[in-house]
Amino acid sequence: MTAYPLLIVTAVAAEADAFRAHLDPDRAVVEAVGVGPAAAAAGTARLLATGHYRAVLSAGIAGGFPGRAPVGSLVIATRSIAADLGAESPDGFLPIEELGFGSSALDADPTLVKALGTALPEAIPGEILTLATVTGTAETADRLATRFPLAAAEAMEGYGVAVAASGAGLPFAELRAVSNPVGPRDRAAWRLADAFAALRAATPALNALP
Ligand SMILES: O=C(O)c1cccc(C(=O)CC[C@H]2O[C@@H](n3cnc4c(=O)[nH]cnc43)[C@H](O)[C@@H]2O)c1
Repeated sequence: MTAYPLLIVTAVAAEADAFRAHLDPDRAVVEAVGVGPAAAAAGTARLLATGHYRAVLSAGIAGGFPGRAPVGSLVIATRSIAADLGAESPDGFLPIEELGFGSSALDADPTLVKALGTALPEAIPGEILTLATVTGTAETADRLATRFPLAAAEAMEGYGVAVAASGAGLPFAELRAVSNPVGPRDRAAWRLADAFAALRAATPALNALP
C-alpha cells in the first residue's frame, strides 16, 4: 500500500510556491492556510479531516533571534511554543502552565526532527516561538530571548499547526527560513529572497522525510 503524503502547511502562497515546484506529490503536499495561529490551526484541522496525510510540517519564513539564527539560515524546531499564551501580571508574564490551563509547548516528533537534521546538516536546531504579534521592538526581543534561552526563531503559525496535528494523532515538525532578525521593526530590510532560496533548497529533504 502507498503511504499517504506529508502535509506541509504554510501561511501565504509565496511560501507554498517556494516548495511546490520541486515537491514529489506522492511524498508531500503543500497548502497555504493563512497568517497567524488561529488560521493555521483551523486550516490544518480542515485539511487533516480527510485522514489522508501521514505527518504534518509547519514551514515558511521567520524572524531569527540575533546570535542564534542569522538571516538566510534554516531552523528546525525541537518544540513549538505559544509564547504569548497566558496572562500578564505586575511580576511578569504567566504562561498557561502557571494558570493551570495545560501546556503552551508541543514537542516536535523526534523521528522527523532527526530526519530533517540529517538531510539539512546546516540547519539550526532550536525552539521556535509562535506569536500572534510579530516582535517589533528591542525590548520585546530581549524579553523573549531571556524567557526562552533555547529559542532560535519566531513565527506566527507553528503552535497552531501542532495543535491540529496533535488532535489528529499525527507527527508534527516545524521548519523555518530566517528572513529577518527578531527586533525593531524594519520591514524594508527583510531578506525575503534569501529566505525563499533556503526554503527551495530544503525541498528535496522534505520529499525524503519518513
Ligand atoms: O511581502 C512579501 O512579499 C511576503 C512574501 C511572503 C511572506 C510574507 C509575510 O509577511 C509572511 C508573514 C509570515 O512570516 C512569518 N514571519 C516572518 N518574520 C517573522 C517575525 O519576525 N516574527 C514573526 N513572524 C514572522 C510569520 O510566520 C508570518 O506568517 C511577505
